[in-house]
Amino acid sequence: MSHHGSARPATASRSPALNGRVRMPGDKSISHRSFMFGGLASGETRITGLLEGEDVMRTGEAMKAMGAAIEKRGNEWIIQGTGNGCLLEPAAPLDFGNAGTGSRLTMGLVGTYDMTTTFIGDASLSKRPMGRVLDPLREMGVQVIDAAPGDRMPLTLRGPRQAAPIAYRVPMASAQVKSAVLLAGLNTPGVTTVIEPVMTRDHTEKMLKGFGASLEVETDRDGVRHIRIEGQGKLSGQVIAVPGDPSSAGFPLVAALIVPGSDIIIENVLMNPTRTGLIATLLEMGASIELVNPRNAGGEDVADLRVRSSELKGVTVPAERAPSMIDEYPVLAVAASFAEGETVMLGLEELRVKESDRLAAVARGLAANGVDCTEGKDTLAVRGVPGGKNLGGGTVTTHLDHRIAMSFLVMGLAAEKPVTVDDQTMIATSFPEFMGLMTGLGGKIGEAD
Ligand SMILES: O=C(O)C1=C[C@@H](OP(=O)(O)O)[C@@H](O)[C@H](O)C1
Ligand SMILES: C=C(OP(=O)(O)O)C(=O)O
Repeated sequence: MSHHGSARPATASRSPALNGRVRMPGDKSISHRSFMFGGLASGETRITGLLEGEDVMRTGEAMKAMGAAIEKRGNEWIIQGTGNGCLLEPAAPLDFGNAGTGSRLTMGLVGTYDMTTTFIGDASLSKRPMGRVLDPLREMGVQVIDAAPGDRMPLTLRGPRQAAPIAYRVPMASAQVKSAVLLAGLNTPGVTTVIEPVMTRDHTEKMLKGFGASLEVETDRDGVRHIRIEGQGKLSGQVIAVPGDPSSAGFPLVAALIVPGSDIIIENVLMNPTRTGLIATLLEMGASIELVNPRNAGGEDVADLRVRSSELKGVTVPAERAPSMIDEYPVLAVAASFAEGETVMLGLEELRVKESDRLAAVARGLAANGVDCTEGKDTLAVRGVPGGKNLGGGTVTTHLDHRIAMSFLVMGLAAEKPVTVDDQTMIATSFPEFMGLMTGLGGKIGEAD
């Protein structure tokens, strides 16, 4: 797969009312897991609606390198899995590009195998902390035979001398860490337990059960989840329809709210309650978001959203809500820039270890575009300007972060002056359709000159 050569800036400018219908591409979290679990299961898995973003394609390449057969026929992805316990040692380092999810979940998946696996990634991924996954894997006996300082990639794992199941309390709100431990448990004899004090997205639990893993979840009196998985069971191929990505939906959603006169429909949005914090917050801010045709598809709630431009008001977003909207804070900060009064976001410590330090990147981008904001250690306060008067005119440094790029392009659609981002190439990691979809609604976004 190609590495990105040079940065391509893009500019968004104040746009007429957005109108029309857009359909969301597949959810990134579910797409990664579909390739992984399908590649691991016995027999055939068929996937429709898969997100064909670069991050997910890297996961597909990794599964192929370990013995899965993956091909696209028509609009279906067809996988012949290896069978649980039967992954093969890859001949070359696994290159996960920009993807935290792909790399961290795969470390769990392969760590307990009796083989040597090397993980590499781009400049952004190579800065991100991997100790959060390596620590529990070490407890399970996995050998980290090489890693860059601070437990970073490139790193090399070798299987345990003796594998041991563990009970692990996840110390930060992270679905990636939870998932890595559960996946390591898949290939470990006995019962591996993950204790999750704060619930994060539950796609791993739901999907592993769907593939036939023996997994149970119990929530105790204090709301703490205990997830138990029995190792070395059989997984069977499944038919999966991937619902649309609510994190991607956040971009047209906020755009329609802040561009006056807009009225759009966003089709096929996953409404799993571990993912809907942005919608809850925007509703509290006074957003007009209507759920049209709510339905269940493949065990997940899905709906279409009708969104009309709205006069937003600042709110305080509680820390407990962070896991259900962790990737949506950059675009929420943009919505807050057009709201009346102050929006205060709490409990943002995890934003510092995403594709960029998102808290710093958002605060700098807002400041560069005339938005009054305060960055705290794990908080952000934004004082908005309804109508966007005097906002914009700045260039935003994206630091290889797709969500920073998309969020500030959305800002440019409603700000008085255009907003430029220094690079748009990373958008293809999670939402390759973004530019076409936004311009199709009437948004003025193009190459910067
Ligand atoms: O499990 C997943 O699919 C994801 C978990 C989250 O990361 P953390 O586990 O680091 O919070 C999220 O930010 C990421 O985009 C996808
Ligand atoms: C944090 C993200 O992804 P990842 O951790 O998979 O790189 C994201 O998509 O916003």
